[in-house]
Amino acid sequence: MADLLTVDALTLATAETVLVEDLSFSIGRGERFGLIGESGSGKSLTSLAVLGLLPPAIRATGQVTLDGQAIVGAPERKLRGLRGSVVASVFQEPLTALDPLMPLGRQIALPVRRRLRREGRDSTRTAVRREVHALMDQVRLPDPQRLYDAYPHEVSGGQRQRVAIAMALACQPRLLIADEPTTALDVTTQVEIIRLINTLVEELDIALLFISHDLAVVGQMAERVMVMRNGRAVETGAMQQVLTRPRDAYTRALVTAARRFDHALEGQP
Ligand SMILES: Nc1ncnc2c1ncn2[C@@H]1O[C@H](COP(=O)(O)OP(=O)(O)OP(=O)(O)O)[C@@H](O)[C@H]1O
Repeated sequence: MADLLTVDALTLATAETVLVEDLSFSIGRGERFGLIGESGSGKSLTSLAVLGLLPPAIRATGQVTLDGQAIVGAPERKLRGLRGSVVASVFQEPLTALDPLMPLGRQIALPVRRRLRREGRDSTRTAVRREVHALMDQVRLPDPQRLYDAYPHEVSGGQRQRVAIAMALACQPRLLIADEPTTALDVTTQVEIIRLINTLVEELDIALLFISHDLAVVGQMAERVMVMRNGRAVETGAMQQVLTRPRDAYTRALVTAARRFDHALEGQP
C-alpha cells in the first residue's frame, strides 16, 4: 500500500532566503516518525507545508502527497477538507489552539459536529455531547462533567493539551502532527502527555509526525527519525540505529549531548 505521506524534494523559500531545501521523506500508515533538529532548522515550516498552512511569504516547490492528494499548490477549499479529515495537529502551546472565551466541551464539540455531519450521522446536541464525553474519556480528562463547562484558564496546562488532543482526534485523522506538544509543560506532565499520545496513536492506528528539538523525547515516540539542520536533512533512519550508531557528525553531537544530560539528571559523571 502507498505511504500515507510522501514529501519529495520539498524546498521552502522567501523572496530572499531558502529556509528548507530539497527535503524528502515518507510516513507509512500507522507509522510513528520523528523530526528532530535545533531551533530554526525548519521542522515547523515542514509540518506547516504538510498541513498546507505556510505563511503567504513562503513559497513551496517539490511535492507533498497526503493520502494520495497533492498538497503543494492545492486550493484552500481542498486543503481545509483534508485538515478536517485526514490530518490534524497539536502544537506547543495549547492556549493558541483554544478560544479563551468558550467552554472546553463546546470547543471539542465543533470538530465532532462537523465530522458527524460529514458522515451523515446524528448530529443533534445529545449525540454530539455523547461523543465529546467519549473523547474526554479517551484523553483521560478527569471529571468531564465539570470540565465540559470550564474555560481554558480554569484548567492546568496538561489538561489544556489533553483538550487540544481531543479536538485533533475528533476528526478521526489518519495522521497526527504533534509539534513540540510537551515543551511548554513540566517534566511530570510531559511524560504523561507522551504516554497518552503513544497510547492513542497505537489504539487508533494513526500515523504520527512528532517534532521536537529533544532527542530523548523523540526517542520515546518515533520508530524512524529524520535529523534536520539548517533546513536540510542530515540523517534519516530507524530510531534505534540513529540513537546507537549515528552516521552524521551533527547527529553524533546530539546523541552525546542527550546522554550527558541524562547522566547529569541521574547524578553520574
Ligand atoms: N514567516 C516566515 N518568514 C520568513 N522566515 C521564516 C518564517 N517562519 C519561519 N522562518 C524562518 O525559517 C527557519 C525555520 O523555521 P522553523 O520555525 O521551521 O524552525 P524550527 O526548526 O521549527 O525551530 P523551533 O524549534 O524554534 O520552532 C528559521 O530561520 C525561521 O526564522
